[in-house]
Amino acid sequence: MARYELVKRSVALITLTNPPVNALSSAVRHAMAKSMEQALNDPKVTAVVICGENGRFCGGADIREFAGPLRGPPLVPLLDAIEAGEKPVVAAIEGVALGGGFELALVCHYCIAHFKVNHFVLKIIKAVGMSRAAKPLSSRRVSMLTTPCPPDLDALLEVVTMEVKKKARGVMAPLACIQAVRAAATMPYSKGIKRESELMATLFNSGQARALQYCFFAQRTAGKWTLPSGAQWNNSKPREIRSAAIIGLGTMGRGIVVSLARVGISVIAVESEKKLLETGKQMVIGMLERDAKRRGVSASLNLLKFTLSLQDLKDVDLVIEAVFEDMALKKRVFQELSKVCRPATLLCTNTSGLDVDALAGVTDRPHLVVGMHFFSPAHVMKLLEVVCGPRSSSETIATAMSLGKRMGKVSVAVGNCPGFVGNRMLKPYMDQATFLLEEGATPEQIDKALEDFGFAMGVFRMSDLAGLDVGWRIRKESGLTGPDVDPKNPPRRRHGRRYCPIPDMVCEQGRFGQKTGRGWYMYDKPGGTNAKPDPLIQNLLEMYRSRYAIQPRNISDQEIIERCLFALANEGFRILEDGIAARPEDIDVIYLFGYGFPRHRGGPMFYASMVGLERVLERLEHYHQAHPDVPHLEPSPLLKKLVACGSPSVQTWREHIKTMHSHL
Ligand SMILES: CCCCCCCCCCCCC/C=C/C(=O)SCCNC(=O)CCNC(=O)[C@H](O)C(C)(C)COP(=O)(O)OP(=O)(O)OC[C@H]1O[C@@H](n2cnc3c(N)ncnc32)[C@H](O)[C@@H]1OP(=O)(O)O
Repeated sequence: MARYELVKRSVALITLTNPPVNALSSAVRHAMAKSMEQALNDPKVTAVVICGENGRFCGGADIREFAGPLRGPPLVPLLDAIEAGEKPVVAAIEGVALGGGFELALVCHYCIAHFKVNHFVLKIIKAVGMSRAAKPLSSRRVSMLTTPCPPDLDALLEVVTMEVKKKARGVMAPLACIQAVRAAATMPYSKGIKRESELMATLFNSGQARALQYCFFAQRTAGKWTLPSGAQWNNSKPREIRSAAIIGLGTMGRGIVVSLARVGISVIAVESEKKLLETGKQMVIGMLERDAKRRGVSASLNLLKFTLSLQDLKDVDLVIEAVFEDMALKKRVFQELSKVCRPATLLCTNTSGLDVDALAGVTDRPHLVVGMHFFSPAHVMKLLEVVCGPRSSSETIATAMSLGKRMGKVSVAVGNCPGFVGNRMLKPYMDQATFLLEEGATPEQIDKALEDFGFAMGVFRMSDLAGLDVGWRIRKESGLTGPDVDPKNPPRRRHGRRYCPIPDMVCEQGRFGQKTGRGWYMYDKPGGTNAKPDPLIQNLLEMYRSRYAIQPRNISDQEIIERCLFALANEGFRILEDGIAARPEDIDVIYLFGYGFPRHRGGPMFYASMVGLERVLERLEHYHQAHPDVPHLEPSPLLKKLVACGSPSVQTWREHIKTMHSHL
């Protein structure tokens, strides 16, 4: 946990040895305390060097230990002892020094960054010896330093506080940091540290801390996919991908090209018409150049090729189809790819919800077909849903997951069903929002409740940004609205269920969101982003309610949150039952990285567990009783089962899921 060596008979070298990141676990703290004591008591030792094994100084406190009671020696007295010691201590920092690891570096009397210790220890000793001769150790103790306090500190912190409140709505830690900075600037060291400890204790015991710790591990768990066959992340070898092709240079295709090229993969981009190809090409080049400028590297334009011919794809390792969301069109593309590409080429689809297996079925290689569902804009959004069809091979899945990781994405393996995980859950969430409109709420009230909860954007502002016409087209194609609807069908029901036609009415007025300057809100101009409540929407809602004799009622923020988020989580439980997601962590990661779910709430499934599953069940039963024609409000069997089992912690739900036909 910490190795102690005497170098050149006078320098104690203490190496943290707690792979993978040398976190300060109780065992490490214990070993460090012992080593420091040994070094300070050994008269031969004139200086101490602390470093970390395997190129990493220290990743901070061991987050895994936060869940239980504090064991082993506490960190702060250990740090105090290092700082107050009479022998110079050097932090030789390689790689990361985070959290408690950074504090450890700060209390050392000297810090040397980017050093391979084992190689440079003599130089360090020499440097320390020289500094020591020049300066007494007391001047090297951070606690003795005075912190400059700007005269306008209050005004400065006020501005920062406002900014933080806007950017990190409802998040406690950044505000506590500001208070800690104030303490550092205005109090003597001992009082400032005490204040910081108080702030830390408040945060440490908060639900937000638990949620953030959960998110950290959930993100890392999500990459560890498994299949019912026993194939999994650590026994399936991915193929190396050197070249790829993207079909379709719309918004999604362009983002995917950029994501691939900037990690060094050669990309052939295909469009069906010259004009579209030229426009796409210019956009991609512009995006890559801006991206490279921001990162201070040269744009990898030499990796790109643009073509109108699928024949050019015959030698690529992998193809990602990103054409219009139309099954017939996609099938034609996949049939064509089967003929053109060499037999070993992987064929991937960026569909956001269509049947991946149906596409696999039209190819000559269903085992090499997999969904790679990127989120828009694909070069910015971190989430990638890897959709495993029933015939996708483990090598194919491993390759898609590993390619996602290489592109800097958080990849989550999901099963094949309409909408997969993310978009399938979105439907009940958005349905509740529109039902609440019918019942008396306004778009701005619903959005404010969701934004106060922590979402960067409420559901209506988000829909305006994404464009309302996409959903409208899908509803028309599936016969929910438009000329195909039987005129005898009651206007607010479809297939025996409640249906809200307000989104269709908004689209019928040509209001498609930001791009048309009008949607659920009004904007200064087409493409504008400043959303203002629109009296026309208010009129539309009033007319609608009077047409259907709906008596509007006051709806509380609590009801908005409960109906939208409990319906969302309820669908998550069904997804777990259906074996479309392997674990609640996967669902939460999808919502954190793909849908802006506030991180300090942990994700929809973790949030449900924090609220209490019993309470979620009780509220869903209540709302379902009030709205029996909304099946999404009917509590899922898994939720009921978990409550019956005493509401176990989210990390153990998997043990309670007995899925006959798991996709994962
Ligand atoms: C008055 C007080 C009252 C309360 C008293 C409580 C006392 C508790 C102790 C007091 C602590 C004092 C204050 C200090 C606080 C902290 O230090 S909090 C922790 C701060 N550190 C971090 O947040 C770092 C988190 N880690 C990372 O950002 C990254 O992991 C990395 C270090 C940059 C490495 O990244 P990468 O190379 O991409 O690898 P990963 O895949 O992310 O990680 C590899 C595996 O390592 C595990 N891991 C990483 N960091 C930690 C950690 N700090 N603790 C435990 N485990 C860690 C990670 O889960 C991966 O594991 P596997 O998935 O199993 O491989």
